[in-house]
Amino acid sequence: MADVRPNASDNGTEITTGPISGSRKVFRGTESGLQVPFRRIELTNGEHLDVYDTSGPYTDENATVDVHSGLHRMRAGWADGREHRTQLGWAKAGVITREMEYIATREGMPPELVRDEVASGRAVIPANRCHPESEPMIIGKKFLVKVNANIGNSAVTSSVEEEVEKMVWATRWGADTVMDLSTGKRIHETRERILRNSPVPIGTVPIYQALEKVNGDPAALTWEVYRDTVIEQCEQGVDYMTVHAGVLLRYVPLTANRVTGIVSRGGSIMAAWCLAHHRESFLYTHFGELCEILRAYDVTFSLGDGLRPGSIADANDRAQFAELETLGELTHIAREHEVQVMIEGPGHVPMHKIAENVRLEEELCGAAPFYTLGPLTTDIAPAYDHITSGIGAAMIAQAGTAMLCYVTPKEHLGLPNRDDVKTGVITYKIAAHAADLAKGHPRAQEWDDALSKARFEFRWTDQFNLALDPDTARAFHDETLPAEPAKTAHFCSMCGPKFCSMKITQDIRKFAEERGLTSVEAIEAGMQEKSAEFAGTGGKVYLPIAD
Ligand SMILES: C[C@H]1O[C@@H](n2cnc3c(N)ncnc32)[C@H](O)[C@@H]1O
Ligand SMILES: Cc1ncc(COP(=O)(O)O)c(N)n1
Ligand code: MET
Ligand code: SF4
Ligand SMILES: [Zn+2]
Repeated sequence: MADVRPNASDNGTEITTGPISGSRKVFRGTESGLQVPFRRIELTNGEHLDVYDTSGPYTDENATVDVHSGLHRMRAGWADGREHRTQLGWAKAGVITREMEYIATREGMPPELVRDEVASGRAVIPANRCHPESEPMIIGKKFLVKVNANIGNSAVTSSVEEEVEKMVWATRWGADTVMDLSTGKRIHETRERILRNSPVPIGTVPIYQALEKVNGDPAALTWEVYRDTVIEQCEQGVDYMTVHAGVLLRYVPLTANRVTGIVSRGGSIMAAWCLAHHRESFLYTHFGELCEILRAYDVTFSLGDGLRPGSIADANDRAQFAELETLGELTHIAREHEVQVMIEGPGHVPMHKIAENVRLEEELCGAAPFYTLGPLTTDIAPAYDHITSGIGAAMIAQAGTAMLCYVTPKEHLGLPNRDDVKTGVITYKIAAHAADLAKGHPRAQEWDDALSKARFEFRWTDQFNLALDPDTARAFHDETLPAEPAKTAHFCSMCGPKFCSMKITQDIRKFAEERGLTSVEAIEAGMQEKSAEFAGTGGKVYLPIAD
């Protein structure tokens, strides 16, 4: 088993490094020689499986990581000698950028398809040129479904070091992007440490820090404070920003009779500002200027759903869909500025109302990638909302959502810790992969088939190592059968040796093979044997018990 080497930081919080059990990092070269990482799972039968790898150098045995100096600035210089343009701008000009080339290898798709999806706005590549540490990735419905993990401190709890470790931990288990939603102390410094050490794109909600700058009073916010905060974050390297520009003054009354009102933080802040001044949102009135700022850095818009439903009762109501219409209008404005856009979605939605969300989003927002929070499919299970929302996430991803924002077991109850982050990420990797399978992604099933085969052949170590969470899979097995010989045993403690159905199946196949029969013939041969036996006993169904 691979060792996990803790890398101590200032205050003793450890940064997790070392390969995931049973795998190692390998690189595949692109046409122009870019090195794209994969996680290679080595199997005991001599085969191996390479899977998508979000974890950066932290899982590379041959890399040294120092959280004080930050990650290697891989993309520094990639845009040298070129005029500043966004990925959307290049794609529309017919140019395949290095980011697109890298992504094509990463996704196993043709570079021209990557370019075309970006050009049409159906996919985005969040890659601020001030975040050269990040490994290029794409968000779009034709590609693998992605997962975002939310982290960040609050006024109540957490430190910079803990948040950096949450980022490393989330990407270790497969988070494709991370949002720093800090609202507590040292917001700038926390984000700086996360950015310099993150191999994945980082998203933020700038209005949170702007509110902090005006001491938490929404009415005191101004366009100028907001604009300067956005520029500060662009300079730091934030790759995508949630902007709740669809919360219009006239939509606020539509939430009056809701069961849970406005549950979006950004949405509630903007609604409070609009009402306090009885003016249209400055995010809406200054949207063009905002586009110009984001364009200069190639920061992607994540148009926020400030009026998303926060309960089953409020799903798909007028407030929610009125805002979505405005997000559609803003999408087209951003695209005219060649700024990339994705659209944030709900929230809390019962299963029968999920598909309508995707249909409307695609229709109103020019098929911009949809990025949804779950949705939670019922409100009755606080402490299990990774599951209530994992169900909705799988469904909405199958319907075409490109990125799923995880929900952890702590949702509605408190700030998630490191363990909650892992539970949230693994839950959402399941939803995302289940959707990849359902959508017929050409290579998704390889992984399932490799695991199924290992399971049927009782290659226990391979079954663990192929798992999304190898450590937990192994620990669960070993709880009852820890001895080494059990790693090749033809049963586990669920059914035991005599009732293991897969073992019995293998016996059937062996029986057939020994007689040179196909399985169906074997069953018939077996039945004939049995019926001869039956006839031999005088055709009685119940036999007298011998004494
Ligand atoms: C919009 C989503 O963001 C989550 N959220 C808000 N702040 C944080 C944080 N600091 N850490 C993790 N998740 C957060 C909410 O719980 C909601 O699910
Ligand atoms: C998918 C997703 N992630 C994050 C947020 C921001 O949070 P909030 O809207 O509460 O400010 C959001 N609206 N949607
Ligand atoms: N649970 C809320 C939602 O559904 C978010 C709470 S923290 C802003 O969006
Ligand atoms: S999660 Fe907690 S702090 Fe956030 S909106 Fe809900 S009750 Fe308020
Ligand atoms: Zn909620």
